[in-house]
Amino acid sequence: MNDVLLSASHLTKRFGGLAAVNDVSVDLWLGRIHAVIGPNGAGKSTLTNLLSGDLPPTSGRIMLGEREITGRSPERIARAGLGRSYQKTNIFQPFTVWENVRLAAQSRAPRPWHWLARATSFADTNERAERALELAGLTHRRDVVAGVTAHGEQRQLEIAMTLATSPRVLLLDEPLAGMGTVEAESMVALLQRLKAEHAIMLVEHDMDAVFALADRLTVMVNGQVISSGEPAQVRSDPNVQAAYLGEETA
Ligand SMILES: Nc1ncnc2c1ncn2[C@@H]1O[C@H](COP(=O)(O)OP(=O)(O)OP(=O)(O)O)[C@@H](O)[C@H]1O
Repeated sequence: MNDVLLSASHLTKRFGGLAAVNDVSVDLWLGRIHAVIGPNGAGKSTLTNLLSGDLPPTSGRIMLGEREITGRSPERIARAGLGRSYQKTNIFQPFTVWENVRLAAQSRAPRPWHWLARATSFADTNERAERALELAGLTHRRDVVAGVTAHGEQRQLEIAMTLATSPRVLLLDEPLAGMGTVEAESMVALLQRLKAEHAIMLVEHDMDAVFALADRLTVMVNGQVISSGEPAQVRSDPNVQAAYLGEETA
């Protein structure tokens, strides 16, 4: 069995004269976290947007399992098994934690707003929502209004909402942004739990978390990959030290 769940080859995205992503290839494996790091403007979010279908690539090819998804809409790509979280929290503040996850699960159910939808599909939706809530460690917070939960819990909720669509590939854009030490530790533990059943791409600025979590590491600068491989190997790459990580990691 091939455990590469997503394979992107030679992706380029140009905005006018700027190549925000320039000939980047990446494979995401079941059971592995692939971290993508780089300074501001390196092209990490653009790469994420290409994989999720939020932006069409200028050139290159993206396979999700056996299916080519290059240029497909984000909705079709999501239905094919790719979930993403955004830098900005996307939750419905006045709704409870459970209602948020249930709505996200419903977006994946067949004909979600049909009055006569079969009871089994409702049961299935509830089951997916329950499982997502549990995986994200939020079952005990299910009846709390989302808007009053702590920042870290809102980021967990966003991941629960992504999980509710039953993705196999997860693209996580700075899930630790704005977190304190305790919240960050709990998010790191959550991502460790999730990787057994998913292929994960993690874009993150928190280097402690990146080195705690990453099985593979890609460093981007100015749209290009300057190093990619085992984290220890990438960390000691002189190009990376010169361009990005600096003396502190030597
Ligand atoms: N829609 C767009 N139109 C024009 N230029 C864009 C667009 N989106 C991104 N860019 C440019 O592409 C380059 C890469 O941006 P991107 O947001 O992907 O970087 P990043 O590595 O995610 O940065 P950060 O860590 O700050 O989020 C930047 O120079 C940015 O200004």
